[in-house]
Amino acid sequence: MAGQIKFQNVNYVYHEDSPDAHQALKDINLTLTEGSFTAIIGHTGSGKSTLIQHINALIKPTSGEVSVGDYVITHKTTNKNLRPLRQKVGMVFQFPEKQIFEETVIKDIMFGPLNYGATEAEAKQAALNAMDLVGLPQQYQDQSPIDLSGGQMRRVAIAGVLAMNPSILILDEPTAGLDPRGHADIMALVARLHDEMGITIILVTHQMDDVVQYAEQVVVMSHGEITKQGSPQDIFADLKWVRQMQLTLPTSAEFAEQLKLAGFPLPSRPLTLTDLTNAILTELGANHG
Ligand SMILES: Nc1ncnc2c1ncn2[C@@H]1O[C@H](COP(=O)(O)OP(=O)(O)OP(=O)(O)O)[C@@H](O)[C@H]1O
Repeated sequence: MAGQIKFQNVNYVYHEDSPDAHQALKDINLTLTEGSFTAIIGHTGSGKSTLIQHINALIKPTSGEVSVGDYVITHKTTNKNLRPLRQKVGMVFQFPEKQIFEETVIKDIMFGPLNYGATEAEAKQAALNAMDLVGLPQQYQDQSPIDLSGGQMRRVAIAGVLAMNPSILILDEPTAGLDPRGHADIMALVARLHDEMGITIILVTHQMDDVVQYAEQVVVMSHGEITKQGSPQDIFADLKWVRQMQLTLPTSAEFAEQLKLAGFPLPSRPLTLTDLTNAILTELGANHG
């Protein structure tokens, strides 16, 4: 059932009918083909999380429709028939500890399959396979997930999703808070799930080097709208100074020099990756908000 993901004229308003109503998505039209790897970028508050949560119907459009294969989600969709969709669309949230509920690693990973009607033996087999896929040694199975490192905890969260055998995987900043090695390991895992298993990947990220390295398609969001869309090569084509830096030297003096040449006001503190991200987004026309 996986198939392509399609947003057609999707609007989403938080707290509709209240004085606090806020339109977070505006007339979104977007098609993601089966097996593709898409990065979604944009300043904080631009609507990235709201957008991705439509794909497994955690959020339903205020108007317009989202289809995933032949599954159609509109404002009328009820929670009744969502199981096949939720099984096929796995979501890994930014903070894995929010996604981990059970007292041991194996129980946590078995939770999804059990919830979807697998027997204990089937769920255990699915969980062990998933641990294998994400590179979690089996001796971790009886450990408490919250005692693991940030990187290992993320593997548990990803394994929990993979145990459901999804064909679409949505990752909302899956490496936030990890050190460079943990970051590289998780991104290598995501790339493998895409390349070797053909899983459709949708990655929300602030890491522009990951966009360039892994994504086939980039969606730039600003103020609830998609402002640019294309291959990383096309999207970043004009950002010669970024390409020269190969997006790897966010704190170097050379990077600061490039930013200065490109006309960005430089802070007096050392530059960070966030400066790089913001500079790129600003140059792509994704204004704050
Ligand atoms: N539950 C909510 N109630 C009201 N407004 C919300 C809610 N969640 C998000 N918003 C608003 O909707 C807009 C889009 O938020 P969203 O979380 O989708 O952005 P984002 O691009 O994912 O941001 P970030 O990078 O910080 O995760 C923002 O203006 C945000 O303040």
